[in-house]
Parts: sequence; structure tokens; C-alpha cells
Amino acid sequence: MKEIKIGILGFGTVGAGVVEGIQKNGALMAERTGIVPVVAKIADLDIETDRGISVGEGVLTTDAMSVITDDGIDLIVELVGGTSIARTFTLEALKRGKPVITANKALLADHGEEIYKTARENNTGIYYEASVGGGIPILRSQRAGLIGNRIESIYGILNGTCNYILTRMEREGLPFDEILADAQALGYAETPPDLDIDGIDTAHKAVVLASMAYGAPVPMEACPTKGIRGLAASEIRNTEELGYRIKLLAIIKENHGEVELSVEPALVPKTHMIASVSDSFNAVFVKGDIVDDTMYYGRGAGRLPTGSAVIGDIMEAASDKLNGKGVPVSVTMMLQKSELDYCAPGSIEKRCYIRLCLEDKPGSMAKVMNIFGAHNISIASVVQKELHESGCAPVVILTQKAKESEFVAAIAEIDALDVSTCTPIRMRLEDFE
Ligand SMILES: NC(=O)C1=CN([C@@H]2O[C@H](COP(=O)(O)OP(=O)(O)OC[C@H]3O[C@@H](n4cnc5c(N)ncnc54)[C@H](O)[C@@H]3O)[C@@H](O)[C@H]2O)C=CC1
Ligand SMILES: N[C@@H](CC=O)C(=O)O
Ligand code: NA
Repeated sequence: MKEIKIGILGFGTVGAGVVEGIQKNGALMAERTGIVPVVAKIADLDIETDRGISVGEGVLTTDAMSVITDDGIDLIVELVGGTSIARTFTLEALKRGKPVITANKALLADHGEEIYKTARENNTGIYYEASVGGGIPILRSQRAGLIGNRIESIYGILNGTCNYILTRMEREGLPFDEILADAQALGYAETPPDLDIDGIDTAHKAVVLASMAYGAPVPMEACPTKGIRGLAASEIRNTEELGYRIKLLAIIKENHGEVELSVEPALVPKTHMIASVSDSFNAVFVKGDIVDDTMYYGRGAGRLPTGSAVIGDIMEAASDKLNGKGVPVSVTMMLQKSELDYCAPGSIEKRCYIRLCLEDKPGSMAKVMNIFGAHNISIASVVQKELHESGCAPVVILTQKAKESEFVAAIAEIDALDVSTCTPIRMRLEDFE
């Protein structure tokens, strides 16, 4: 048996989950791998709060840098979050040749290229399974099980907080803010939770997945991002009646060498497996050119599920270090090319859900339909709802596939019509065809 001395930076939700997991199953891990994981140091600015876990005397410190520079520590686990001090800690550890394990998708999305290159230059590794899909081993699947595939498409529900909010809005009809407060209390949400509800956390994860799928660091600017802020309960009811469910989706595809990437609330058919992913669960639906369709499902957030992914990486990093492996595939796969080509967002073809409010006047609908026709947008279905007391009628339209640029132009023209009485709402409809 060989011991590996672990230094953990950040003893919050995930840090405490990692320590709890190692305390519970460390002996099992040692039996399976011959490596004994020893939590030698834990740094946190707050070492007073009781995390419900007892650690040995002298393990806790407020000085993270002293853990990084301690020659007795073999590997560093970065769980402080954010992109500033976390970047400093990560680079400092890598420069000292210490492998770093992180759950920090924001850090990788904003500074991934610098971090992967620093790891490579220092003949060591950065391991980040917990950064995407929490406890789901999705990155390990991509870099090992699917290594022989060209990735055609990835659809992901990657944010536990948003999926939890959408699920409870649909099931219980509760207000958005009340459910968000519960997600925060359960430890799912980021600080601040705007990162979750504005889709930015999902975009952070999408760029990590896309980088691994296509072999180059992907900048956040390449990922047009919309979240679920302001989503009305009426939209959830309308889509439900039409046989769809709203999910915040990361969409990653490759067409003729160009990568399409976006994060947006989208309608998915209730009959599709991804529609049944509820609460804080995440799922990633990957199509490879050899394997065809695969799907990965599990808890995307929370103390122990995320801790599980970090622990998996700790054991892999320990094994790589003890075997003198040097730079792991989690680094080399992200740096195969310097950059990727991206589809122009306007050229992307998609179906859409559109909700308008129209004055109840003869000819209102005809004006709208003329605009769609002029933009080559073909209509799959139209439902006019009951008139409001105001004399306006909500109209729900599902379209066939058309170009994004045509949708943008058509919606602007409809919005400017005198018979249109509220800003049109538009969401992608994804039928996975
Ligand atoms: N909570 C979750 O379910 C998941 C979180 N993550 C990621 O894991 C990371 C950690 O998240 P949480 O544990 O939820 O955050 P948290 O806020 O619960 O814990 C962070 C801890 O780091 C400590 N800290 C901050 N600055 C420090 C410094 N300079 N030195 C030492 N300690 C410092 C804080 O006092 C706090 O205890 C973040 O990058 C987050 O995005 C990833 C997947 C799931
Ligand atoms: N805030 C994130 C935490 C995990 O990455 C989420 O809700 O998914
Ligand atoms: Na994961």
C-alpha cells in the first residue's frame, strides 16, 4: 500500500463532501487500488463553522498557500470556487509539479487554456470530472469509453438548480423565487445564483464538454447563452399542453467541421428520455459516429455526488503520479488544436415555439402569417388561447425548421405590428432529428 497526501483548498459544500466520502470509503478505495487516500491538510478562510465532520488535529488551516507549498502534500484539490484566487492557487500548484483536482467549471471556462498549458509545461495534470454533470462520470466517458468516436452531438441538462426550478414550477406551480431559495438551501446553487439562472453555469460546462469533444479550448463568446430568468408559469402550461417540457439545454454539435454551441431553454418532447430528467438530476445525451446514441444520468450537484467525482479524480491523479505518468489525457485532449471553427449563429436551422399576444381584430393573424411566410418560416401548429379581459388573445405557434436569422427578423417585425400587444416569446423546439 502507498499513501497519497491530499491538500484540500475550500471546506464548503463540496470540500466537506470529499472529506466525508474519503472517511466513509477510503479503506475500500485502498483495497481496490493499493493507494491509501490521506486528507493531510484542509484550508478554508472559515475553520470555525461545524461541517458535521471531525478531522484530526492540525489538519485545518486558514492559509491555502501553505498547503500548496508544503512538500509533504502530493496533490491539491481546489474547491474554493470563483476565478481569481482559484486561478492563483491552481497555477501555483501546477508550477510546483503538483496535480490539481478541481470542480470549478467557471475557472476552466475562463482560464482553461492557460491552466492546461501550465499543466503540460510542468509535466503534471489537471483533473476536473466534477466540473461537468456533478457526480456523473461524463468526462471520463468521453475521454475513455468514447475515445474512438467523432462526436456528432451532445445535448445536456447540466444545471441542477435550473432543472430543480423547472421541475417544481411544472409539478407544483410554485413561484420561481421560492423554489430558488430551496435550491440554495440544498447547496445546489452557485454564489451568486445568477450564474445558474442566467445559463452561465451551463455555458461554463458546455465549453468544457465542447473543448474535450473537439480538441481545443472554447471561449465563452462562442456559446450564445440564455437562461430561465423570468420564465412564466403560463409558458410551462402552454408547452405541457402541446406535449413538450421546457429544459435548459446545452446544445453542442459539429456540422462539416463547424461547431454549433448554445445554451437556451428549449422545448423537448415529453416522450424523449431527456424530458424525464427531473429535480437536481443532470443528463447528457451524446451521439458518436461509431457508438450511436448514449445517455448519462445522475446527480449534477450537491455535496456527496460532486464529492464522488472529485474522489474519482483524486484516485486517478494519485495513480498517475505514483506511476510517473506525467501529462494525462484530460490535458492533452483539450490542446490538440489551437482553435475551432464555429457556425454563424444566424445560419443555424431550428424549430421554434413562439407565443404572441394579438388584438382580437379581423386580420391580426393574417398579418402575422404574412411575416412568417416572407421569412420562409413554415408553421406546424397554431393555438389561440382564451381572450384576456384586455381584449387580447395569446397565440401559441410551433414552427418547422427555419434559419435563426429569419426568426430574429420575423419576430422584430411582428413585435412592431400595431396588433401585437406584448413582446413575443420565442424558444427553441428540439426534437432531436
Ligand atoms: N455545490 C455543488 O453542488 C457544486 C459545486 N461545484 C463547484 O465546486 C466549487 C466549490 O463549490 P461549493 O463547495 O459549493 O462552494 P462553497 O461556497 O460551499 O465552498 C467554498 C469554500 O471555499 C472557502 N474559501 C473561499 N476562499 C478561500 C481562500 N482564499 N482560501 C481558503 N478557503 C477559501 C470558503 O470559505 C468556502 O467554505 C465551486 O467551483 C463550484 O462551482 C461543482 C459542482 C457542484
Ligand atoms: N450550481 C450548479 C452546481 C453544480 O455544478 C448546479 O446547480 O448545477
Ligand atoms: Na462529472
